[in-house]
Amino acid sequence: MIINFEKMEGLGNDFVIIDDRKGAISKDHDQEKNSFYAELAVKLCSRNFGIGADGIILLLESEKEDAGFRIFNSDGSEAQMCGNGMRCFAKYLFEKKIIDKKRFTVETLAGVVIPEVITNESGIVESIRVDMGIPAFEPDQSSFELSVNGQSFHLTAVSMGNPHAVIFVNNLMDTDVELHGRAIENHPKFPEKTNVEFIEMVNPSQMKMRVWERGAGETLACGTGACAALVAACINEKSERKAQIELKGGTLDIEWRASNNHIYKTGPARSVFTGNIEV
Ligand SMILES: N[C@@H](CCC[C@H](N)C(=O)O)C(=O)O
Repeated sequence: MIINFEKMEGLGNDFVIIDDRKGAISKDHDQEKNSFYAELAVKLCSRNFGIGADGIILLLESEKEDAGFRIFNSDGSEAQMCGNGMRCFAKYLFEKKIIDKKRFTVETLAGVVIPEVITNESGIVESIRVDMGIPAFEPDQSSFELSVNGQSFHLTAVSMGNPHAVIFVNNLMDTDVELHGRAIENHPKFPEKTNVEFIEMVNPSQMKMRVWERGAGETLACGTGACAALVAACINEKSERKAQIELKGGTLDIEWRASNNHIYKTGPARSVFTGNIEV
């Protein structure tokens, strides 16, 4: 079977986008659609034997919203949401004229997310702002100590639909993201596993972040992770409700609005190439 795809990236967090609204790729797999998508993710995301990506994103029909979105990590696990992937997805829908408005609704496993493409005078998409909804955490119980690799970490657990464990460190470059990220991702405390964000505060409106993603390892950026980081920084009284988060792949602007409790994330997205692949 030949699959048409678009390879996109948001701050170096990269995805293979596939339009499966009409079941073009999954129609022969109705009984085991989830495992079909999971295996496809593993194949396509391989940087040696496939296209190479942190995940695949499927455009699907939605009964209630303007579009349906599913994301599978490079190891084949399905995530509820993906912040950088959502900006890529929004740009894809807008530029391909699949949706003819700048602000629209997307159905995800984490609920409805509302992206808005921001264009210049020539109509070129410059950035995408996403209303990521309301973060979830348990007041007074979301921060706790966890011991891994003989070291104790103070974590703040925040859900952006998908799980995040945020850790504040003094020096990001000295942090062994792979060693500790992997151990925390797979710790029994997190039965669904977790994404792990390591944060170095620069000032109350600026922080640096490295991320170990559930199902993908260290990536250059994580949009839901950046939102979780701002929430954790606010809960721990380290930050204002608006901050710039500097990741390995670039910078995101995150705002946690007091008026409606929603998180807004703004950043770029780029198409890298289009192609087709036989699987
Ligand atoms: N990179 C993403 C998050 C992708 C899903 C994550 N690995 C999970 O399993 O929850 C982002 O930009 O949010």
